Amino acid sequence: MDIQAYMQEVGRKARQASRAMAKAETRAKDAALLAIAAGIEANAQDLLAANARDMEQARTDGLEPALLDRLQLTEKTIASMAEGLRQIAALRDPIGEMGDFKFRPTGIQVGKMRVPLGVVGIIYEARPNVTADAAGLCIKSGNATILRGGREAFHCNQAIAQLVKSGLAEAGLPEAAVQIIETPDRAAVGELITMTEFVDVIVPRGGKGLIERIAKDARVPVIKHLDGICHVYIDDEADTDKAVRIADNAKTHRYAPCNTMETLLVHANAAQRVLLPLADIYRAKGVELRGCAATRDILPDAIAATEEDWRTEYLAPILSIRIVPDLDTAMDHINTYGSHHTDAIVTENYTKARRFLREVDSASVMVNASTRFADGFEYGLGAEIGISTDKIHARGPVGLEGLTSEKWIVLGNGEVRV
Ligand SMILES: NC(=O)C1=CN([C@@H]2O[C@H](COP(=O)(O)OP(=O)(O)OC[C@H]3O[C@@H](n4cnc5c(N)ncnc54)[C@H](OP(=O)(O)O)[C@@H]3O)[C@@H](O)[C@H]2O)C=CC1
Ligand SMILES: N[C@@H](CCC(=O)OP(=O)(O)O)C(=O)O
Repeated sequence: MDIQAYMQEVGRKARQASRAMAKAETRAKDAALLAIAAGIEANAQDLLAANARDMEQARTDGLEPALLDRLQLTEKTIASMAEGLRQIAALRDPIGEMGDFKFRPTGIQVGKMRVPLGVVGIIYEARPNVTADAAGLCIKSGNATILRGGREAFHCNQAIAQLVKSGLAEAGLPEAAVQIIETPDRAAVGELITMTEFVDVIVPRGGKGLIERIAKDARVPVIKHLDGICHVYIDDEADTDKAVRIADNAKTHRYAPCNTMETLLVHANAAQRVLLPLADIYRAKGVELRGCAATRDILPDAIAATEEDWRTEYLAPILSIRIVPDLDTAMDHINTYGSHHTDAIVTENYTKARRFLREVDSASVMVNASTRFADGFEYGLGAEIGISTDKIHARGPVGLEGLTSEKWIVLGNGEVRV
């Protein structure tokens, strides 16, 4: 395959489709979403078969259990993919909304209109439900999209792509509005991130290797959706039950997502009362603990944590723990070692909670809640493209609005500038 020629063709078709999508009526976009949802349900067995091929290869290649979990489709995940598309269809269509109109002294009226971004290229991990969610959000927000999922999900993604194409065609929308790159060759990623004439924005969801590649090669604007080195800080004024419940859930609810806690920070005065019950829970769930010297005084079976641990996103049943003397040290640790994704404080002290919200520089900052809530569905966005770790255009879970921008609208009646 001539990858450059192939990607140019993909880009050209996407640009053309984006024009049709930008003016598509809400009812056509919703009809496509509902048709894709129905297609996914009707073809569940084919999707499971395609996924079984991917899973078999991934096991042979020795993929980590948490990543196999992310790759696996089940009847339940297929049902929730379809449900997600129906929920996106039920969301208000933001495209074409106008507002903020103000009359100027010159007589003109100035306001804003919400419009799609155009062509969105999305590079993401081997997680087949992202293919359906990303396609759904791009369709509803009037964008065309080029999707490049992780190589391990290749067969399953191609099967979903066929269903997306059929749904778009059934609703009279261009099939090229959603294209899934038909080769796992990373040269295609290189083309995607440099095709400035065809692609308006790139959303990379991934870890260190992807970050380096994007930083080095991308010429298309990027909204980074990168790693999550997320923290929970348990304050000396934390309620013990809340602290244990939150620190358990933030680590063990699922190990692979980017919003899972990787480092637990505990105020020295709370360490005994929270670490002992938490360590029992973590041990029972097979979580390896790595701690600072003070942590190991309380939990002698914890492995000694190194500087490297504070910077590591394990995506696995491993947790680093540091005991800190005060809130300032906790916030300094988070701002130094974190990835500006999601961080939480557990405290009953209102002033400390407010300081944490103001001073921690992350996309989501939480008080007395699990970091696992950082998710588009949980935030009421219906679904998400991912969780932006960038500061501009969109920050945190990105839903429909994050895939749009606003243009200025000027209404006049023959006014001219003097
Ligand atoms: N913020 C967010 O919304 C999310 C962040 N993540 C983060 O993603 C990471 C884990 O996912 P994982 O699957 O390991 O991520 P990877 O970074 O390994 O892979 C993600 C995607 O990037 C591609 N990729 C990776 N490196 C390169 C490269 N050098 N050149 C071209 N393409 C590349 C992969 O392709 P290939 O298949 O060829 O490897 C895959 O499609 C974690 O850090 C997690 O926190 C995950 C989900 C959401
Ligand atoms: N949306 C996710 C978080 C982001 C995500 O997709 O992460 P990952 O499991 O690494 O692909 C969730 O918590 O459900």
